[in-house]
Amino acid sequence: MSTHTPSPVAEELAPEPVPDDVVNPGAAQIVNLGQRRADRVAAEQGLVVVGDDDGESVEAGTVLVGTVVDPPDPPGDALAFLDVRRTPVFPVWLSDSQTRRDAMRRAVAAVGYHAGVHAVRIPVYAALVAWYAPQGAARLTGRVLGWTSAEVGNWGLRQDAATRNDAKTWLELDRHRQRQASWRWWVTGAGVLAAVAAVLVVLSGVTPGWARWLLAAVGLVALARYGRPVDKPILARTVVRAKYRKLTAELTRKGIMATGLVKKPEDIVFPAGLGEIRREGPGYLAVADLPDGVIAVDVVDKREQLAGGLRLPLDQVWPETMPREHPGRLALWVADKPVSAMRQPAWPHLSGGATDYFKEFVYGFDPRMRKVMYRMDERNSLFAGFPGSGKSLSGRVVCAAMSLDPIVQFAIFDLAGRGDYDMFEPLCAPGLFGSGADEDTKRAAYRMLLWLVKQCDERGPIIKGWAQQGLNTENKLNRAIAMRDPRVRPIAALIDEIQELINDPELGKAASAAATSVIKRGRALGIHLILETQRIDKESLPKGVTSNIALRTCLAVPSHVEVDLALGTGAFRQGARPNQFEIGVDAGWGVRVGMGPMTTVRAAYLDRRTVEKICAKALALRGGTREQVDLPPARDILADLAVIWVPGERGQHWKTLAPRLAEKFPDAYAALTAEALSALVRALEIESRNVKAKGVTQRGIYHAQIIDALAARDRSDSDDDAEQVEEDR
Ligand SMILES: Nc1ncnc2c1ncn2[C@@H]1O[C@H](COP(=O)(O)OP(=O)(O)OP(=O)(O)O)[C@@H](O)[C@H]1O
Repeated sequence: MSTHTPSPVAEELAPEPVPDDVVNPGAAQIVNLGQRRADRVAAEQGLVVVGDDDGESVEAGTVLVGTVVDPPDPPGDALAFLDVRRTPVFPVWLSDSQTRRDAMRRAVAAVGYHAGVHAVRIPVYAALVAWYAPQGAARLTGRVLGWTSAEVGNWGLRQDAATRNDAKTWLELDRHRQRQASWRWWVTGAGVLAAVAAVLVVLSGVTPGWARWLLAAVGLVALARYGRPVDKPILARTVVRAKYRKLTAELTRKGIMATGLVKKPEDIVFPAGLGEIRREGPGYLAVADLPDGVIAVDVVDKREQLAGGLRLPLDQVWPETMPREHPGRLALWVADKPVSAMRQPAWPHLSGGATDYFKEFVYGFDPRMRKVMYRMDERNSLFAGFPGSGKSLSGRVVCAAMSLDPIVQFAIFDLAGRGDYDMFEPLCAPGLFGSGADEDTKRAAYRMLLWLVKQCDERGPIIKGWAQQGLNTENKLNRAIAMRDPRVRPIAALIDEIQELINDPELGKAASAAATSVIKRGRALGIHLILETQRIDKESLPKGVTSNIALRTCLAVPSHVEVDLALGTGAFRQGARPNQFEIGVDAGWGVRVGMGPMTTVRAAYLDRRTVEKICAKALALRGGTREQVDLPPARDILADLAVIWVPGERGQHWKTLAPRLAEKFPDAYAALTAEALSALVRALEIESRNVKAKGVTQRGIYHAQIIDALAARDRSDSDDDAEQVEEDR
């Protein structure tokens, strides 16, 4: 122990004395190397290693932050499986008369076809039988002799023994052959005798003539069959079995993997209860859950790669999203043959029976050949698609169905003038049918829209009156009211190539405003407007018109832009792919929204003659007469402006003039907007000007402009009259 007294500074710097009883400097320390290493690593990571003696540290227990994420499963309904009904009690062909009739028709057609094919070829068959039957007889004789003499097989072995100079074996084999042949000759002899006896019986008078011919024919055919080469059948092949790929889990995974969206095949799961791959219509259906991050729309988008992976034509592969299921669930339907080559079932309404404006009817069939329904009440329709995509024929199916409800009135304008709707003319009141690409037809179509606006005005109070009398619980047209009151019969109004009217410089704006008004107000009043267009852009399909149409069908279009314009923004994202339809091949195919889930559907194919027959029947249902309607008179906008002009006003805004016109002439101008009025006047080559009225400057017209234009028109009319008089002289 040291004895010197330390200086105060040295005392401060000196390490604190360690009590002897804590550390024994002489004792060797045992170092836990593993602990040291762990401490060093922890120190490098900035962690503090605490010893057992650190009073500040506490042991980390289970820390719960927030609520429990996975709550315990709710008790499941153990008996839920009792409510699942997948297979109908009776097969569909037994319970559904339409399917039964269809199956019968197909069976009769098939029998007729095969019988016809073979009947025509009977001379060829006879020649082939005559050629092969002797060969068959020679072959049969050779075989019987070969067996009887026991040479078959034995001869080859004997030859072998002879080649080897093995006389003993040769003799042994020959003895064996003789032993076999000795009893076989008896069998063959007996057989020949029996055959000769049979032939004598057949040739004798005991056997009727027809049986003789039949047995001779059967015998010859049997010999010919025996004598023909294996690869040369006598009967023509009439059944070529459809080649289809049976969809299996492995194949489904292979197809989906080909899209490049999924990394591991085992990530594609077939959900229990839904996932068994099964027959569905003329094809197979697989329902698969895609891995996290992949949704069914992604697969729909990669339909081509999917079809490539399945080694099938595109037309046979129909991936779909599943409405009301999670977005990662894919329904993959694979047809037995390309859908464009499949025959649609017959349109059920052809086989008689009336339709009902207020109920569903069959519009067409989906790729799985299931019926797709359509409904008119409280809706309007839009058919958009490129030329040749099948719009007119699709709209025609709707009109044909409605013609079978005798209380439905028609108003039809075909602005292409191709005559697709000519057969409906007798069902339309005078003035409510037009077909042509000329100005007069457009004017008549516009007038029809004005008539519909007027109908909207008049029908509201009538329907309300009937509803108050207990014919409906709401102020909407129903069948009871329509049957009771002829003034409110349902109207199916159609304009084909509506873009011709909407883009018209004179009538466009006014027609668009009138159509919007009818679409918005007419639904509940029994007015269903069907618009068809081949130009799909913002100008031809103004938002006011389309956004209020519930039932929209988009047929073949070039890109997703048209899909969203026709079906509504977001339709493409949700899996609508009418841009994949090929014009011509896929004519009539479309994607429909607005009634149940989004559906891919092809309208029933009704050719011109069929529709003509339906229309003839429809006219008979309506008593063979055309109704008369009270159309609004054709108006002269300049004269009408002069009538409503307030004396003393130098000029006036369009905004003020439009409601004045609507008030004075509601039949013609009820739906007129300031913009539409301006367009109507400008189309007469009269300028729209800045007009100051009541201290505000806005676009409008001066009174002097109207007076001048009327005077100029009068002058030109009188000049025309003078010229006419001159010509007549
Ligand atoms: N549902 C259908 N099933 C089978 N073929 C159809 C169907 N719809 C249309 N087609 C075929 O497509 C052709 C064109 O149809 P449609 O005249 O209706 O087309 P569109 O789109 O109206 O053409 P455009 O704009 O030129 O008038 C028809 O002549 C017909 O051969």
